[in-house]
Amino acid sequence: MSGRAGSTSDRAGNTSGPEGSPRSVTILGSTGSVGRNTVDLISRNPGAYTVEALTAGRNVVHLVEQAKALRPALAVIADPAGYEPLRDALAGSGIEVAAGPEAVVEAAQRPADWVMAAIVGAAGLEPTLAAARRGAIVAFANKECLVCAGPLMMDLVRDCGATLLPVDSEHNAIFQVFDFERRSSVRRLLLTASGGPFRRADRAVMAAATPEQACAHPTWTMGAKISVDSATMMNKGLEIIEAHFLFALPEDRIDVVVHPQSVIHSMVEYIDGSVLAQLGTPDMRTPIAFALGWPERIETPAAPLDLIGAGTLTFEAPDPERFPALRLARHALQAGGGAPTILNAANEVAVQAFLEKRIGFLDIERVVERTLELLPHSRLDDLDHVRHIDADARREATGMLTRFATKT
Ligand SMILES: NC(=O)C1=CN([C@@H]2O[C@H](COP(=O)(O)OP(=O)(O)OC[C@H]3O[C@@H](n4cnc5c(N)ncnc54)[C@H](OP(=O)(O)O)[C@@H]3O)[C@@H](O)[C@H]2O)C=CC1
Ligand SMILES: CC(=O)[C@@H](O)[C@H](O)COP(=O)(O)O
Ligand SMILES: [Mn+2]
Repeated sequence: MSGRAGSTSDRAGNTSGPEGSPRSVTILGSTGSVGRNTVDLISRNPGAYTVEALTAGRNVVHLVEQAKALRPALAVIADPAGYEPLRDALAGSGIEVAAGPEAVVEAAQRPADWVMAAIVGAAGLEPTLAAARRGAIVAFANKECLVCAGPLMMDLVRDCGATLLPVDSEHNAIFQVFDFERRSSVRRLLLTASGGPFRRADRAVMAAATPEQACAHPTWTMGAKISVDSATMMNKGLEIIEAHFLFALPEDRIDVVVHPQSVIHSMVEYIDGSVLAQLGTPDMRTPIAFALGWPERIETPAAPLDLIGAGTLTFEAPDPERFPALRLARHALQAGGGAPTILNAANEVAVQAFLEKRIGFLDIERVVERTLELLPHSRLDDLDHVRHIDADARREATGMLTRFATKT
């Protein structure tokens, strides 16, 4: 969104990049799945980009490898325990190093034209806001930020003149076909969902699912947290909330259609019955490249879409009985205020516990539902509210983990 909440009409923006002088970039979460794909694209376009900062959570080894290849001015590890190994590995390189969550925020504050927001979870909120606050172009993957602080973040983007380019594949698709000049002509959004690894599984199978099975996504290769979210379909719930804030449409005009081939990345239906879609092979380098080159297009190694090879594209309705996360997310969005913040925080706690085999797969939705029931859906007037609601929800969700674990 260029400078205005829910509007992308100002598509001129900052044009440094592939066609002009090098675009300076910072990657928040460079060691993750989206981060590595971003690094891959930058490495394929030498001369088009200079790297201001790379930040990672805990993976010092991979951060060092990326830093040696891309030569950023600064490399940051969020985990303070990573400071000494990072400093020692980059000694003599001329690359500044730092550690800790505040250093990640400081990295986002440095004057890069373009910032990839690819930290996972609400941990990415403060650095993403720091980039938006100085009016940067923010390539936006970290959907949990918008779920937990949507209205505040969109206001800040507008007030600070930042540009928010959706990288999440569905929202990137919508961004490419949404008529921001004639938004009253938009009837609804159609978010496509793969259905995840348990699309056809019954609840008994899901109850016994292991993290390995839940992370085996049928069409996309992604980090563990979003893979589990896809398996519960909470990912689509988070994406409904993300779309609501990005495109300023009410919840009842954002529909979900299961499309197992992940070829159509999402659609916009207009009042005249036209439905515009963006298609491509499921490769995150396409939406990342859209943002990296924006407003130009750049080449990627993504396999060209072979529709004849794909053969059949199919569509089905999501099953609300087997995937209650969709209902929970819609409910949180309708409730408004801090409810999406609670939903997100409880989900992060539960997914992490599931990945650590402390609760079962179906307990994820139970923890989220129970946390939403227990906590008041208070107002979300400022970032302090977000921090408090997020912390309360994490405490409440964490407190119930043992109880759920004993039930599985
Ligand atoms: N993967 C995908 O294809 C897609 C992802 N997204 C969204 O993009 C975001 C990133 O996803 P993905 O790349 O899969 O996630 P990953 O788990 O693969 O990567 C997460 C990144 O965040 C870093 N990180 C984790 N915790 C912290 C923290 N507390 N402070 C600072 N950095 C931290 C990790 O560092 P380290 O590894 O060093 O610990 C890593 O660099 C998510 O919000 C996801 O929903 C959206 C669409 C598609
Ligand atoms: C690549 C991407 O954007 C993911 O969010 C993906 O859409 C997840 O797949 P699901 O459709 O299974 O949630
Ligand atoms: Mn997505």
